[in-house]
Amino acid sequence: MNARPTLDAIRRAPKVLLHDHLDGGVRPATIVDLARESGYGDLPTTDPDNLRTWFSEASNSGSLERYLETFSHTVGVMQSTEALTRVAYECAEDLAKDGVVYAEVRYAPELHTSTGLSLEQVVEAVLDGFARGGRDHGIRVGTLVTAMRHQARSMEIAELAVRYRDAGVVGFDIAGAEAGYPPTRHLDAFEYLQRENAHFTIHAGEGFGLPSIWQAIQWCGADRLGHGVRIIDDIEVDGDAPRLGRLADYVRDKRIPLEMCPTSNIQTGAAKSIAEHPIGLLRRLSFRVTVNTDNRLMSGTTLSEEFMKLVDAFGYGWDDLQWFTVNAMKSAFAPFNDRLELINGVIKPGFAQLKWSGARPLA
Ligand SMILES: O=c1[nH]cnc2c1ncn2[C@@H]1O[C@H](CO)[C@@H](O)[C@H]1O
Ligand SMILES: [Zn+2]
Repeated sequence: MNARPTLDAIRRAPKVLLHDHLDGGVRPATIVDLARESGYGDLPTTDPDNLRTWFSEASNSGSLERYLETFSHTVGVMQSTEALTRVAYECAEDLAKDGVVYAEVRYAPELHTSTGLSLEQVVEAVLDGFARGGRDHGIRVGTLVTAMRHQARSMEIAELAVRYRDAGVVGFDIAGAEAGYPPTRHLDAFEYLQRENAHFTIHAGEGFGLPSIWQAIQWCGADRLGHGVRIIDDIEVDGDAPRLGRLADYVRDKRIPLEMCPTSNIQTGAAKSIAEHPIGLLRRLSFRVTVNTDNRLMSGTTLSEEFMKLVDAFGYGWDDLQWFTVNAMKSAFAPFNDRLELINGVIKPGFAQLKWSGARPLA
């Protein structure tokens, strides 16, 4: 029987995560340790449990701008090579323990230079942590380097992505407050990456609507959309047959991956609830939807828990969860052969085993 997925079984499924921020997933106990070691004195509390609660409550503001304010504490303690390597190592360990087999984790190198590290030192420290954590815990982790959209360092960060492309940096991204900072502000960086045959995703359609998505795709050439939830504004739901506008049609026709992050979207006000999250409609319409965590600390979540919430809200079964996972693996920035190998060698067999583990033996 194709049994209903439980949280425990979902944890054992071989999962793929494309949208997860390194500075949004630090363990509370590690933040406390690093703050003590570095003399960072601004933490709201030094009790790890209280700190965990503080992050998830402070992130429930309904505004992306306010949500982003909480990052000052994680970024504040990630200012040495040792701290960056430790956080990356633990990230690989935590994701592996949640059953993630392939992840792309992003962070903004420019935010980690306040005590004098160079961008290169930051990138190398993070790569070191992921290489070791990946090896020890059996997970493949690629990194995306992010440029902050309100700053003006995207060209430098794009160059960094290209320089380290063979060492574990698999792509580029822009993040930060979306309203007032359109993707075209960084057009030179995106054009440079295209000339270099490099991959990039853009946070778009989260804190701002269709114009941001349109620019990300049609001006900047994004391979994927970070969130992209507001594509729903270009879909008219009236009766049984939803009508897609030209942009929504384009996104679906071109199979442009949507990196959806349900819990985060509720915290920032991009969606009202899990049950009303556009992911339900977009999945029914067969957009290239993927499921992600965004910030495990701020959202108090894991990839397994995001899947569980969708199972509860939409009644998804193993076939749906496998579909999201294969979508994610197809959309990864890893080389084609690696993607195929993971889909056919790891994901499909892993889901097949779980799918049929509740089966009654034939009499
Ligand atoms: O959902 C999001 N939307 C936009 N920006 C974000 C989101 N989550 C995190 N960051 C921003 O990305 C930086 C690098 O990881 C974080 O420091 C945060 O400012
Ligand atoms: Zn994000």
